[in-house]
Amino acid sequence: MGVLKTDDEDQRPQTLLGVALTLVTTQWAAILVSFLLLRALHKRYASPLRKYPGPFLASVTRLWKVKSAASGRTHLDHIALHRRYGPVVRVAPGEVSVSSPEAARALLSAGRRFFKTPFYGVFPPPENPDIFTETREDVHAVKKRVANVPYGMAAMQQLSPFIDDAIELLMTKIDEHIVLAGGNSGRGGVVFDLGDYLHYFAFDVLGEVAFSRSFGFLAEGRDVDDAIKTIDRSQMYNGIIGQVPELDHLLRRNPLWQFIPWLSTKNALITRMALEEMARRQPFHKDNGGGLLRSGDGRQDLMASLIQGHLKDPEKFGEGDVFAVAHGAIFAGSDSTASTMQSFFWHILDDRRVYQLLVHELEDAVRAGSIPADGNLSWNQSQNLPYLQACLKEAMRVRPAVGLNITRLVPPEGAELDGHFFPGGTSVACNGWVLHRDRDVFGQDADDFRPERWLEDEERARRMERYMFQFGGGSHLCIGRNLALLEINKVVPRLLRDYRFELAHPGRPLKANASFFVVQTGLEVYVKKA
Ligand code: HEM
Repeated sequence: MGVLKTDDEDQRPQTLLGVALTLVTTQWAAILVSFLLLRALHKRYASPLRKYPGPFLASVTRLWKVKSAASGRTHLDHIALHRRYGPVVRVAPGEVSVSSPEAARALLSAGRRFFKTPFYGVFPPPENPDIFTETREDVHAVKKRVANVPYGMAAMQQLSPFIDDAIELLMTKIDEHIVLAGGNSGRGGVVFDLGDYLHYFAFDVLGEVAFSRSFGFLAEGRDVDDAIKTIDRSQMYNGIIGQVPELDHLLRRNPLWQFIPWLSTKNALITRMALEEMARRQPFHKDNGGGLLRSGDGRQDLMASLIQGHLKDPEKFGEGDVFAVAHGAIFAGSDSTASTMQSFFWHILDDRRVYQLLVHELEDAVRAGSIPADGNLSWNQSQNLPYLQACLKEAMRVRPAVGLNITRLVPPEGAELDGHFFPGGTSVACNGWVLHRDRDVFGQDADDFRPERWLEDEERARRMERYMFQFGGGSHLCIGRNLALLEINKVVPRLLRDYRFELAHPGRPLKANASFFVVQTGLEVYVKKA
């Protein structure tokens, strides 16, 4: 039964607050929608970035970026965006993407004070950032100075034996596979997932280089403990939530997060092994040489070099940094190197003309004695294979391993890039997949994989080299590029010299999912011994 109101109650004059409360309680949905609409319109039209074109959704909310990252197609989205809207595109209310390689060089160059955005802070561990995730530029510079020593090419050459061991294991696995699958018979050999094995190889090399321990992926021929899958899931999270970094506090940095085991990387094989290795080498002390070095043959790994860096200046490079930098190397260096090798193989096998030229270059080099007829090649021997080098550069150009944008913040006073003035605090993004398709720099056929472009004209090749961003640039240039290139330059010619390959599914593109790196699958080949 309803409550009867008296005449007195109906006639009582309402206060302003009362009116407001009644409105909010009865019309809350309409008010919320109006508020969001006004906020969106304000973001779109009151911003100094309003003059830049782009998708409508992107100008009013960061959801467009989230959607693009979640689709795993950011690299392709950005190629399409710039084709449609031109050289500067608004990709979020406070962010533009630039397609000009000249603008990207300025954006990434050291000294221009375009610092990393909070995107990077989402990558774990937030409590002890490594060189990749550290957004405080001064702290980053100190850490990078220490870590630069073990990552230099000279130090990397000393790590060559680790790579050689992993190559031998990879070859053994391919040989076993050929025998198990019925020998060297059949059409072009037996079907083999070369992509998976290159992935295992890249991870195992990093385990050896960083901690003198193999993760065992090659030996077992599988993703042990789903460790690679766990890293890739975590990278997907970083890529998506990194677009709205505040959300990380509600999600992964939320104490409840640890109860969702498949999302936590804390117990993942790679982290477990890194922690064990740290514990085994403690206490860190300069007289504890035996503990720092690999037991037995005395080869010095990355962790040992980082411990030495720590001992020289414990204030600036703490114990936590030793762990963070060695552990971070696995995350930054494995999917990236694997993706680069997969792109290389897919492109050269997709174009039989290119493949035949490569095989002939290697055969000629063996005949001329400039590379050995068996065993591994050295860095220098690989550098003397110009067509191989051109194919590698072309693969890194057309399908660079980083698929998400590299973003930087404009310094508070604002800055000009390629003739555009951006106010302080604007995020400016660039994407290697877009930059490397610039027709002015790379030619009208920039979309095509054509290694010859690197060999036609030395001056043009130098200019193209200047605008390659596969390893980033400036003060954040990839610290692991020497290692990655050494590894690739050793394993790729060895495989090409000792086996013959054919795509198992000609014309079928690789499946590519851009989390931060472009994680690729589907590189199945026929393989037989050369
Ligand atoms: C072919 C393989 C690789 C590619 C294509 C690659 C690509 C890149 C790119 C584009 C960046 C810049 C990212 C940015 O500014 O947002 C970067 C940074 C970085 N890379 Fe690599 N990388 C590779 C291999 C490696 C390896 C093997 C390691 C370690 C062992 C490594 C460790 C790092 C680190 C620590 C950074 C951060 C550098 C800084 O901010 O100062 N990378 N890498």
